[in-house]
Amino acid sequence: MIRFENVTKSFGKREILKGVNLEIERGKTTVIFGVSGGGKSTIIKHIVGLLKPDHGTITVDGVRVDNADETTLRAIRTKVGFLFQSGALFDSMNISENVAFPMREHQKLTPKELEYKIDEKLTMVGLDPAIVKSLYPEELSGGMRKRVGLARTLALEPEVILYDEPTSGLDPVTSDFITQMINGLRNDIGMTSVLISHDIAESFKAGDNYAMLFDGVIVEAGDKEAFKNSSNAVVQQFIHARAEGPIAFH
Ligand SMILES: Nc1ncnc2c1ncn2[C@@H]1O[C@H](COP(=O)(O)OP(=O)(O)OP(=O)(O)O)[C@@H](O)[C@H]1O
Repeated sequence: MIRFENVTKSFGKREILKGVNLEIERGKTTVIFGVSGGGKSTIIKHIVGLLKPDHGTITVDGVRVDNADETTLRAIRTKVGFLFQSGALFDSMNISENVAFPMREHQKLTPKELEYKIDEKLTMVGLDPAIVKSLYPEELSGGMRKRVGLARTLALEPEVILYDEPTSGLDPVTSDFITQMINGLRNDIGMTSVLISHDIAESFKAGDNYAMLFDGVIVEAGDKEAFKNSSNAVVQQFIHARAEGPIAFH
């Protein structure tokens, strides 16, 4: 449902994406692996038009994103939710207002409907609305903030969620909870997820399909079994890096 064709992107003189080809399947979780600074976030930012490619095309359900106007982008951003690495909550708003924010921007709901949806989304991510709604982000742990970020991403009932390092910096219990949420959303409502992660063990619990970004291109992509058994040295080195020491990437 999302397709990258020959996408290139430079920042100044540095070419980060050198011709990315990638297919994201509907109803599946796709994990994008790659070294730090390799351009994984750059890839997913293109899906919602936060970045424009220098060359190549990106489509969501056949609709071009790379040259979309504001109206089209607005529609795509309703369909595709983005969970930023930091959670990106608004510090000046309480939790209730944070979750309500995208609904106020994009939907016309009565106060009662809005309240119902805020409670529903917070409950979905395992938080008790009665306890957290009036709190401010700084009063929550990192794991709880991540959950609120996910509740806010779920608010517009997207068809796709892009997760930038969803488990980084989280304790193992919260990491596992987030992984289970990703799997639950796929199993229960057919959510399409795209996941960027350094957490190899956690990612193998969540993904259906995998892609390896290396030196600006996708060097391998496939389902879990095919990816794990890939003969590509970069893939094997990445998967086994933890056990075998530092990776000799440049
Ligand atoms: N808006 C920008 N302007 C200039 N350089 C940028 C911009 N966005 C990203 N970069 C650079 O592009 C490179 C790729 O960044 P990106 O965040 O996509 O990598 P990443 O693979 O997601 O890394 P990480 O895993 O560390 O988040 C980095 O060197 C980064 O500094």
